[in-house]
Amino acid sequence: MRPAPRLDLLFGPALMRRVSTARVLMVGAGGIGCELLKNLVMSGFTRIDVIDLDTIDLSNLNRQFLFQKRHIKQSKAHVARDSALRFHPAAEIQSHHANIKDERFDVDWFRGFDLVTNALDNLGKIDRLTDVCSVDARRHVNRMCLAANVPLIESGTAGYLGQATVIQQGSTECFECQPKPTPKTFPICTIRSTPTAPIHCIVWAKSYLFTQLFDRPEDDEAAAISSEKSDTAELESLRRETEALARIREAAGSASYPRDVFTKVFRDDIVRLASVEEMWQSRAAPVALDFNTLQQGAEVAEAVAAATNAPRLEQRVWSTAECFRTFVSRQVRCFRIASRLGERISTLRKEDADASIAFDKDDADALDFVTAASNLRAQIFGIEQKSRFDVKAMAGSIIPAIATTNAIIAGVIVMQAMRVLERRLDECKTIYLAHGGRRDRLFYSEQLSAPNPTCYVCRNVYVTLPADTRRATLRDLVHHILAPSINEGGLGLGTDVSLMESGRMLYDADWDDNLDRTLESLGLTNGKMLTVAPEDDAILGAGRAVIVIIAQR
Ligand SMILES: Nc1ncnc2c1ncn2[C@@H]1O[C@H](COP(=O)(O)OP(=O)(O)OP(=O)(O)O)[C@@H](O)[C@H]1O
Ligand SMILES: [Zn+2]
Repeated sequence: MRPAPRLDLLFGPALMRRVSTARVLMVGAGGIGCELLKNLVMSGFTRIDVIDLDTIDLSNLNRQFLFQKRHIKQSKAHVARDSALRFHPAAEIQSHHANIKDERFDVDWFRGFDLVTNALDNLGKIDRLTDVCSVDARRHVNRMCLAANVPLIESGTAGYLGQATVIQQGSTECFECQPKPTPKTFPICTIRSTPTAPIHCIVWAKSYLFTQLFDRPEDDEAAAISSEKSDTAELESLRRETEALARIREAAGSASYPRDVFTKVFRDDIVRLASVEEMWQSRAAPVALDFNTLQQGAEVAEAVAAATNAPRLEQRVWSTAECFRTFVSRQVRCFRIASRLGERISTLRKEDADASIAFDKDDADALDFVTAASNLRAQIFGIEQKSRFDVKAMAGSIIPAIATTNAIIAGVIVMQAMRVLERRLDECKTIYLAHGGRRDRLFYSEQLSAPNPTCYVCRNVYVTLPADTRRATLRDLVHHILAPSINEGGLGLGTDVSLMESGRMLYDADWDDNLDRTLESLGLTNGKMLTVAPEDDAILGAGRAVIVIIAQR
């Protein structure tokens, strides 16, 4: 396969020449990325950089068609490049198996592109802001493109929904012009004491129990509890229960560990909770589970399962016996044992006392644990139980990715790219793909909005500062670059400014302790962005700042 030969008839020879010389960066080689890379090379783009930090997983293969089974565990970026080259061997595709936030991809590097395309996929994750990684990457690319003054095509999909839009510094809204919805959270009391829905049990199993036992609980739990306003007596009990669980955490790997955890969270804590009578006046009190009774039931169920060769079904709700076996058993036939996590963490801790296991929906042990624990809890509170498949979707905040949506959006991105390269920004729109409802059209579009004048990201002025960070001091920056007037070669901001980097204060007019330190010793190395805000609003306009981007020389 080669690029369609007569694209010039469609787009005209001038645009096709531009397309063949333009340098394009594609961030992300997942669902949208695979489609987009194929579209780019088939549309005549030849100079493409692809970046992705991840490796290929079995679960990617249904839609990320540049990858095959033999590529599992290999770099997405490298394999995407190799596969795309088969469509267009003459293309110059550079692949980077790396995080786009790495220092080496600095503003100068971004400036080398005519166009950047984000293919970071799942918009559902953005809406809920649960996927910190993808939102973080989007914010970062947004800021780099603003700073480098390179047009960015931002896109995303969620199930049947998709969208693509263009961001151009000074002309359009940026990714951060509109506030993003805050993540959905539940009150601690709902999760810890009075769950009423399956999601409450799943959040308890994943964010409380799993985190307390295997991940890094830090002080978040304690801080969250102390910030909660209501029912202080109950919150005090919850705090003590968390402390008791922390002691069991240390016994991971011991023979009694699964039983200890079980007895603590499914019996003792529940008995305590049920005894708080005023809590259960208008709803049924929880019923604690008994280890010995369940163990006998589980043994019978195991024998029946062995005799009938019962298959493991993802979409069937597990019986209580199956949940129990999954949670505690050391020898089990059908299910992987969740107490394996106890053994895994104790092995890791022998190497590193602070080792942890973060919840990952694709880690079978972790998902088994959360499925079993959430369903046992659901039983205690008389709540509907869920299959492993459903738990995976709910715990991973997954909206199923649909290959067709990704393919359509990847097509839209290329059309947007053509307009951007022709400098027809006024003809670019935000394109939405929507399915169902009362509309009889698949696509609808909106004019690009002007930048939000109060946006704390794009209202700022970006300046790159080449500096030998080992020698240059903060004083050099303030007195020789920021303070002098523009006629004198400075930025005309005066010395009455405040300097911040990633939320830490480095200097203001009343605090100059850092002035004689080198930029390097202050962590101001290549690619770091310093926010400089004049105290006098008249200098730049209220709330505006200069963002100084350090370029190591
Ligand atoms: N900071 C980043 N730097 C580089 N690549 C990134 C960064 N953040 C996300 N990505 C990549 O963007 C791609 C997004 O695609 P997608 O959402 O289809 O991911 P996935 O992990 O393949 O799918 P899923 O999350 O549904 O399992 C992923 O391949 C991911 O590795
Ligand atoms: Zn903005």
